[in-house]
Amino acid sequence: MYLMKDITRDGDPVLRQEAADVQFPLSAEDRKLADDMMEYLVISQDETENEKYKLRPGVGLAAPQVGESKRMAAILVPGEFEDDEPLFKGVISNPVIISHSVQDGALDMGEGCLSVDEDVAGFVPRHDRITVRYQNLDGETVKLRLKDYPAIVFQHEMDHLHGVLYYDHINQAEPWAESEDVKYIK
Ligand SMILES: CC(C)(C)[C@H](NC(=O)Nc1cc(F)cc(F)c1)C(=O)N(CC(=O)NO)CC1CCCC1
Ligand SMILES: [Zn+2]
Repeated sequence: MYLMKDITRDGDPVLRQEAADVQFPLSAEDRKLADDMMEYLVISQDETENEKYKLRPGVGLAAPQVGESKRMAAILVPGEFEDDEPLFKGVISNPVIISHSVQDGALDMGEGCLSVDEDVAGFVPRHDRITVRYQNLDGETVKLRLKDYPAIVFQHEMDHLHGVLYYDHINQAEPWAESEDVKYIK
């Protein structure tokens, strides 16, 4: 299983590369990569387990963050309440945004990243609503419409596959400057 020591940190060139397409059917190696990334998220979101292994609770993890420059990311967006089903749980490959809202969305607290130890403050403007097409672990093409928090998570992880980090989007001059057509997400 992955521990924090296995997560690449800002400065490692792999985080700034354009990742390679995932080939289907999945190799045994890529299947293990997918399982290991999802396992990290599941364990990291369990109070006792994450304490035991000192893991930062993660909602998404992209392959470049474990040193693999491949277009694959695991996403586990918890439901509203403790016992709810997750809003999304899956490993996506070769994702593409095929359409999006004109309106932007940004988390009102800003963002962080498992690969960036120092939080960089400021709004991270993204699309508020997206239609994303990706391949699931069986190689089937899936089309998904997302909005608000899940849409932000997907865009954050998809950025990693293109060598983009969240603070690249922050207005350095005025990090917390509010603009008209941005929806600030709780
Ligand atoms: C960097 C960190 C602060 C750990 C961030 N977690 C987070 O924002 N909150 C969180 C964590 C949970 F486990 C469950 C939950 F509902 C909320 C995160 O996982 N990421 C993922 C990442 O770095 N992927 O590369 C950063 C998030 C910022 C916006 C979207 C992803
Ligand atoms: Zn990240």
